[in-house]
Amino acid sequence: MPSTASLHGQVTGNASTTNRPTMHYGKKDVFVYRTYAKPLKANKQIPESNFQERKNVLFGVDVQVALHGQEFLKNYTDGDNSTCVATDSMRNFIELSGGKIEFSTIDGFLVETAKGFLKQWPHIEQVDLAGQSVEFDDVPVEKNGVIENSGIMFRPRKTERPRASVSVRRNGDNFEVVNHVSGITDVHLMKITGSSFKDFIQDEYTKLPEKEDRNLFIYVDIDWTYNNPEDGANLDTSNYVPAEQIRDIAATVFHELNDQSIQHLVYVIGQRILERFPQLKDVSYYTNNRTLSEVAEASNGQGKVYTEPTLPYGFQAFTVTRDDLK
Ligand SMILES: O=c1[nH]c(=O)c2[nH]c(=O)[nH]c2[nH]1
Repeated sequence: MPSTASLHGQVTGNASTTNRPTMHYGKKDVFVYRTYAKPLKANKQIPESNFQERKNVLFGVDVQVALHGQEFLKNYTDGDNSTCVATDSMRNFIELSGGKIEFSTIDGFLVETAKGFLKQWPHIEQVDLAGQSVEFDDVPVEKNGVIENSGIMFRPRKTERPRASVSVRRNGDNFEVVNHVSGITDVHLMKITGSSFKDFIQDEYTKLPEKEDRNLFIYVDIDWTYNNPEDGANLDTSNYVPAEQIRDIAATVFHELNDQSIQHLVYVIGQRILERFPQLKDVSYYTNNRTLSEVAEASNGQGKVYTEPTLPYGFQAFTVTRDDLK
């Protein structure tokens, strides 16, 4: 089984270079902040999005690394550290890589950094890297009587963080990208009308009332893979799909669709994404249902009062593939 740099920013699995189910080690939460990284431009305009460019004036990424290779076995079995790359060195390598590579995406940064590891330490067989963006918004300020984005001052954003995970393996003298997933985490969308949930199984366990119209509040993680992993994992981004356009498709479809459930909604969003971007192979979701609990009708009849939903929350996980377009 090839190793998988899995979704949700976790690096797991094992390289096929060993029969042992698990042997890898590394470092997590290596933060790299790079100013004036290369801007990322949209390769095409789509009806659902006005995204043109990610300026990357301040690019932040939270990286996790794991190394694989038979040469690390003696670190465990013999207490022999002669092949051990200290996890502190891994951290330093990743941080310095932020200044050596001219990247515009997390994916490109991770792939080039992974190749750098394989070059620097020839006994490493495979490198898994996962990164989640640390997002900043340019802060509007007054400049000569008008409100404009500062350009040099930013405020952190906690949701809607693009992410990527890659595994790069040594193959003779070459480095091969054996796994690549791009994504965006924590897209939080709340629609106050135009969603229903009814006709589900009614039996002695059913307490939930059927709703012809409900508010629907979802936390969504979306991940996608490319038909040709090079398209997403290259420093050349001419076939790259920006996470912002995926996010905007999700919002537009959610707005338009009279959805019957979260399951129905994510299916239609996935179809739209695959229609817009033929270079993508599939789209996967992890959704969390945060639909607000209804407290009362407003006394003027125009509106409702809600409060936070109570635990536990429902979730859905689903992959839409090209077969779903037929
Ligand atoms: O969109 C939904 N899907 C479900 O499967 C479900 N189950 C539930 O209690 N509420 C909802 N909402």
